[in-house]
Amino acid sequence: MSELKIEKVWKEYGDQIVLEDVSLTVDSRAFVALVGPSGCGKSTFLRMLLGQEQPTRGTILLDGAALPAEPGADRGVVFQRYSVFPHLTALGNVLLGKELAASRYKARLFGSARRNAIEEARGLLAEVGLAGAENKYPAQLSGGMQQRLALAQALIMRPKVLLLDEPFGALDPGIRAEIHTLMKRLWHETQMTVVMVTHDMREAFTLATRVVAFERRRDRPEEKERYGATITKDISIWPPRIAGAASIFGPDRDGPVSSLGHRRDDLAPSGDI
Ligand SMILES: Nc1ncnc2c1ncn2[C@@H]1O[C@H](COP(=O)(O)OP(=O)(O)OP(=O)(O)O)[C@@H](O)[C@H]1O
Repeated sequence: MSELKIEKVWKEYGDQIVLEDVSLTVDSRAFVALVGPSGCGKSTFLRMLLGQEQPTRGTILLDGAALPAEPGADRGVVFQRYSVFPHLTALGNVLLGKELAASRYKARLFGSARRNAIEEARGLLAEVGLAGAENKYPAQLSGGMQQRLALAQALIMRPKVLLLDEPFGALDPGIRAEIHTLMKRLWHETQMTVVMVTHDMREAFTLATRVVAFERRRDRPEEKERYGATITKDISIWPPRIAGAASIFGPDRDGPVSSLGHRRDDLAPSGDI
């Protein structure tokens, strides 16, 4: 389970109202894309889901419990840049979360725990297409490889919720298409719920189960600070994409298993998508 419930959330910075009265329920294992004009508060909203920012008013629940007031292992995050640490190798970057979880100050694992973590990290690097790059530093990797690394780094903690802030925005179109395929596979194969901010509508409609648009309802320049953005559109993708289930579109456009790609009865009914 990894359901997010956002209830009547407001966010203000001083006199500026950034978000007003935002309510949204994100089903477990959904993939929600957040879109909207620049500066409307999408990243702020994502940072609140991460626990880096607190709502001024309202509540955010993860599986019915109030979200802790700081980032935690149940929420992974990938930003457009700078998600990985430049002074650590690819393997070191993926291991770091485990090491910090084991010992917050020394950030080291020992003995069999370390061996197991290394094996898991190598497996994940292979999963994201980085086998052989374990000992490279981020500066030695292309932009696409760094974002794959950032995904592996987030995934090793098996987050309930993966938060993506324009993670593929800086990549060339070809590389971006490749990483979209990877992202879809990871979403199908893991249990996580994904919330992704993107400027790219095509990306939103390619990956998400649901596209949610933020906008200011009143946008007169003199009122910019007084009215925040809220959800103005909420579009469920049709035909529905369901984590772990093949698409009714063939061949294998969305689904994880091509041989199941054409059957309508593969689609289990699910929540509000
Ligand atoms: N820590 C902060 N302190 C003060 N104001 C902030 C802070 N963080 C964000 N803001 C303001 O909140 C508004 C929304 O910013 P945010 O980055 O969330 O928008 P966005 O929709 O993600 O924009 P973009 O699409 O351009 O990345 C902006 O006016 C920004 O200046």
